[in-house]
Amino acid sequence: MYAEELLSTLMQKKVVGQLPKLITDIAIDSRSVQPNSLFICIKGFTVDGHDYAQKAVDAGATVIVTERLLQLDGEIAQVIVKNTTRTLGILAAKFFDYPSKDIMMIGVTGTNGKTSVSGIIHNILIGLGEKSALSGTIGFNLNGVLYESANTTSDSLNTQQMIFRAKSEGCRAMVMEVSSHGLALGRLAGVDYDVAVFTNLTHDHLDFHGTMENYGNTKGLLFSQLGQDLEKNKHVVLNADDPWSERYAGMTPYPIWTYGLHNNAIFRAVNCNYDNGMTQFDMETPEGTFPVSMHLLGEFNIYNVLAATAVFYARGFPIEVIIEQIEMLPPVKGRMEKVDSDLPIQIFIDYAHTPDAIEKAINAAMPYKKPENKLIFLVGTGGGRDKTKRPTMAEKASVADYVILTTDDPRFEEFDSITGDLAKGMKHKNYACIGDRAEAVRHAVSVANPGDIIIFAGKGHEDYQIIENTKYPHSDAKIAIEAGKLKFV
Ligand SMILES: CC(=O)N[C@H]1[C@@H](OP(=O)(O)OP(=O)(O)OC[C@H]2O[C@@H](n3ccc(=O)[nH]c3=O)[C@H](O)[C@@H]2O)O[C@H](CO)[C@@H](O)[C@@H]1O[C@H](C)C(=O)N[C@@H](C)C(=O)N[C@H](CCC(=O)O)C(=O)O
Ligand SMILES: Nc1ncnc2c1ncn2[C@@H]1O[C@H](COP(=O)(O)OP(=O)(O)OP(=O)(O)O)[C@@H](O)[C@H]1O
Repeated sequence: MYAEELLSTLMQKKVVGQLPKLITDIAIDSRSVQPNSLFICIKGFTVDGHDYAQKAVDAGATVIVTERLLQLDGEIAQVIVKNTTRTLGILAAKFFDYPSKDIMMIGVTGTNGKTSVSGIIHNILIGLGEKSALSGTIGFNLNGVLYESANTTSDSLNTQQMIFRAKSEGCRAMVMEVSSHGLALGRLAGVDYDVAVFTNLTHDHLDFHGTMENYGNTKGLLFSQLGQDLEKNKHVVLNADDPWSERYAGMTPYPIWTYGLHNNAIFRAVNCNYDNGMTQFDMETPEGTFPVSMHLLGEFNIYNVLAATAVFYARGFPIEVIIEQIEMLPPVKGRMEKVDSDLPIQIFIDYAHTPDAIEKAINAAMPYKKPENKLIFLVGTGGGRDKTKRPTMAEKASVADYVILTTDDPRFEEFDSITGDLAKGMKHKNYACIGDRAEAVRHAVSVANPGDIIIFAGKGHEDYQIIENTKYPHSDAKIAIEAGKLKFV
């Protein structure tokens, strides 16, 4: 792209030096700079990208976007702007030619359920024979190939690049998990969503947002960012059972599609029944009431499929076709996913790491527990993140007969500090604190008797554990099965 054309999108800037004619790439990491690219210096939480500008020049960058004039070796153009992070969003969208305008963009936000709902929508699209891309906690799924990503919602450069790739590969739609960090840090600048979905808002991330009020308002940005162009066929899907939905409904002029179990909603589930590894309910819709029988477990998954139903209905798909797809859905990876084994116990892998998700995960397993059997719940939390949620997480976990308090990704925090904070919320004494997660998993199996249920919460689909800043291979399922084989032979 012509450098002049790309930079013409910046209304407020000072150019020092001679701009090159062409720019072939944009980079924010000096380690991935290609020749003839534009490097944007981002002030991070850990380091300042301005300190890497010379490395970027050495690697072939020909334009540096910066917040101050830098002393650099070589003839290099510098574009001085007030805020490089905001500028990145503008330049990335322009560089990739605003790709989100050309495909159906579905954004899913909320404390819990983003991965589940977006995965369900993506799978239904695939089931309907459509090409769809998916980005979120599990990575970037493009036509069945999974690319790793560091974040649930990636920085604006990566985001625009993913949408561009989805468009180039012929996807009709892209489903994105939209995190509150992503919204607060402007990672979604220039993304033109067609459908915005809200799952729920409960305690999490208060280390970053400070208060629930700030956290909730940040999520609201997704709905207000849909814009005001009423000629566009945009839709908003809201959880009628969550009080924040009323607030979000007021932030957008577009049609609102509600779903839920309790309050009045356009899509409502009644007569819910959990039996034999299946979830059954009647779905009330604008077209009448339809029975649904699906493999996804638990009430929380009823919410998740109702949200997906509202998305497809809003976009004109017949209800019968949507329900047919829901009935064929496989479990979402690592979300109350039953582990296949010959062991005489039932093992579930789950990603709950908030108080609300823990309550929902336990509720999902309860219908399968016989009175004479135990529910064993292993729960951990990450180090160096929101500590205020820890006691409430353990309080919710106390519903289980036996609880093991451990760590998810301890990072630089001591094991005992994490399990000690959790233990403050325990409501009974049937628990153990075991910071080493592998040992904690083996302990869970050691206390199980035939017929018991174990839920391993907090790591879900992840196959690693981050201790200090190193990723070690770790799989709750594998460790549990090995321990189970030894115990139950
Ligand atoms: C706190 C936070 O949000 N950090 C994000 C941030 O990292 P950072 O600010 O530390 O980056 P940095 O290392 O200081 O680097 C600053 C700049 O220098 C550049 N650099 C750095 C080193 C070098 O050699 N050369 C160089 O050019 C970097 O590329 C970057 O442009 O920018 C990175 C790149 O975009 C993100 O991957 C990283 O997310 C980290 C991994 C993270 O854990 N974030 C969490 C808090 C987060 O965002 N979570 C949400 C919610 C998830 C949920 O709901 O569960 C998410 O969306 O993921
Ligand atoms: N609609 C829901 N309401 C409450 N809890 C849910 C819901 N859907 C899933 N959960 C619970 O939350 C856990 C995380 O689900 P999921 O990964 O879909 O959420 P998420 O919003 O993507 O979370 P994260 O941002 O941390 O990745 C699940 O393992 C399950 O225990």
